[in-house]
Amino acid sequence: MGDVPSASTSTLYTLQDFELCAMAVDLETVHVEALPEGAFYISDFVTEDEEDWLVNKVLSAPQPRWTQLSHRRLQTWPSPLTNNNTLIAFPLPLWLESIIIPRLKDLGVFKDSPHQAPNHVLVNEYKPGQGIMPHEDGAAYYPLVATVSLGAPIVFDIYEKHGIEGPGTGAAETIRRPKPKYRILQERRSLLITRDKLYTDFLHGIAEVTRDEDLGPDFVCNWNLLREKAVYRGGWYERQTRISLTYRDVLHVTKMGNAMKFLGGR
Ligand SMILES: O=C(O)CCC(=O)C(=O)O
Ligand SMILES: [Fe+2]
Repeated sequence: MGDVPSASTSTLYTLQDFELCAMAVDLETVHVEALPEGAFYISDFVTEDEEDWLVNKVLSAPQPRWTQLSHRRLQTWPSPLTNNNTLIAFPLPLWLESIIIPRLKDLGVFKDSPHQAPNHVLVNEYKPGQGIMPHEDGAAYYPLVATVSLGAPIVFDIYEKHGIEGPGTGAAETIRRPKPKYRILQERRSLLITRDKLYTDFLHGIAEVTRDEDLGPDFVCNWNLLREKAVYRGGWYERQTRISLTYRDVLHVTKMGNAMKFLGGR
């Protein structure tokens, strides 16, 4: 399990134990300048105690909440989208809402999105050697993702769309491991915001490796914004279990009653 605390051993804080501080950061000061528009990186978005509490909440979700995929597992809150990319209106659970959403509001992250706040969260867990193939998040969402990383650092790769060869069209190596155009190092407790062109014109993914390599100022776009550079002195980092909370605003939302009418064909 790396150093992600398990649900049973983690200190049991309640939400009241946290002094929830505001997030007084000017986004311009955390802009990742080496990337196309727009990425922002805050290395210290949640405290160690909050991280511990959030990880504990993720790991204590009932087993049916998890979808086991071949290279990671996933929770979808409040629920998966319908076949026509609609969200059935339902509040996010308090543990996903309470610490993070007020801070995103302080930063003004979702101020221009249709609901002025995220309404959907995917929770991904990656064990060493796991990842996610290059993909785009698509048109169901306002083009902005706010990702909170927990448990361990991981490298997030960004690809040019035309740089990805389809099966049978390129060299075998390109298909197996296309080369990222940019790399972002996401530390534990950090927030990464990706939006605009970076959302619409690029793909993103996480390599299925047991160690992230080439970690240094020449290869990591957000190097100057990292909290802790010394741990990458050797230029690599052994993967440990990493959890991401990815906040988005789903464009189409319907009330449960409307969705039932639709399903009933009336
Ligand atoms: O875990 C991450 O940081 C990325 C996850 C992702 O790309 C997704 O859920 O669409
Ligand atoms: Fe994604």
